[in-house]
Amino acid sequence: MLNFARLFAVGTGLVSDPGLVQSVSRSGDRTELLKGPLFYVVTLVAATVLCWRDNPAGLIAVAMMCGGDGLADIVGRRWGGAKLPYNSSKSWAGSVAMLLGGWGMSYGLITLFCSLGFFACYPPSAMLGCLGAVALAATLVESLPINQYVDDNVSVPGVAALLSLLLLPQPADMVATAAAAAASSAGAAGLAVAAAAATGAAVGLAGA
Ligand SMILES: C/C(=C\COP(=O)(O)O)CCC[C@H](C)CCC[C@H](C)CCCC(C)C
Ligand SMILES: Nc1ccn([C@@H]2O[C@H](COP(=O)(O)OP(=O)(O)O)[C@@H](O)[C@H]2O)c(=O)n1
Repeated sequence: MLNFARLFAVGTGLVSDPGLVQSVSRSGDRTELLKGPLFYVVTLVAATVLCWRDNPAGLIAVAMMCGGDGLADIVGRRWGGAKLPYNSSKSWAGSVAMLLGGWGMSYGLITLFCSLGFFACYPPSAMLGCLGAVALAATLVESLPINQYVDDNVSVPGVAALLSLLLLPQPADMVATAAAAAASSAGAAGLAVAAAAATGAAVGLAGA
């Protein structure tokens, strides 16, 4: 909440903090703090307040935004020569990084929180498949040229959280057999879809 207040105060000009503007914005324009960075912090606060460590949807949303979108930016800027056919400002490399980074970070966070006993543990293979499907959906949303309408620090975690609530059995009504069955079927489908996407991305990279 403090970061929200800080970004809002500096972004609106209520407070002057050239160092913060320089460190957080790309353009050096203070109003940029009211876009991506502010939405980034709002998402972190929302995930914490709404999900805390009880519902994996919050963790997955944060993982897709920080581990996925964040890695896409780094990798895409450096190795993003092969652009996406439907969005020339995004690249295959950035999207593959987003898929793998979001998938890996969400799996790691869920495994950690499960081992700490914060919520029930899902069958690993089923969870990997479900998270793969969520990461793929988040990657597709991130790749779309819609940033002028909705910031990807809202669209990416929003889609990830929504899909997580649909695919992952909720801790409150976790019934082992039903959950395992639901998760494994979704997991298998998710793995297949994610593998197809990774193959497509590799073909795209090879073709470039
Ligand atoms: C620069 C930031 C976002 C850029 O957005 P985009 O337009 O490039 O997509 C983030 C701004 C960060 C903020 C000033 C401070 C946030 C600190 C945070 C509470 C620390 C925990 C983060 C962790 C990864 C959960
Ligand atoms: N899928 C992606 C995402 C980002 N990128 C690169 O990263 C830069 C920043 O991406 P972005 O505009 O989505 O930045 P954020 O607001 O998500 O941080 C883009 O201009 C691309 O150079 C990419 O190549 N492929």
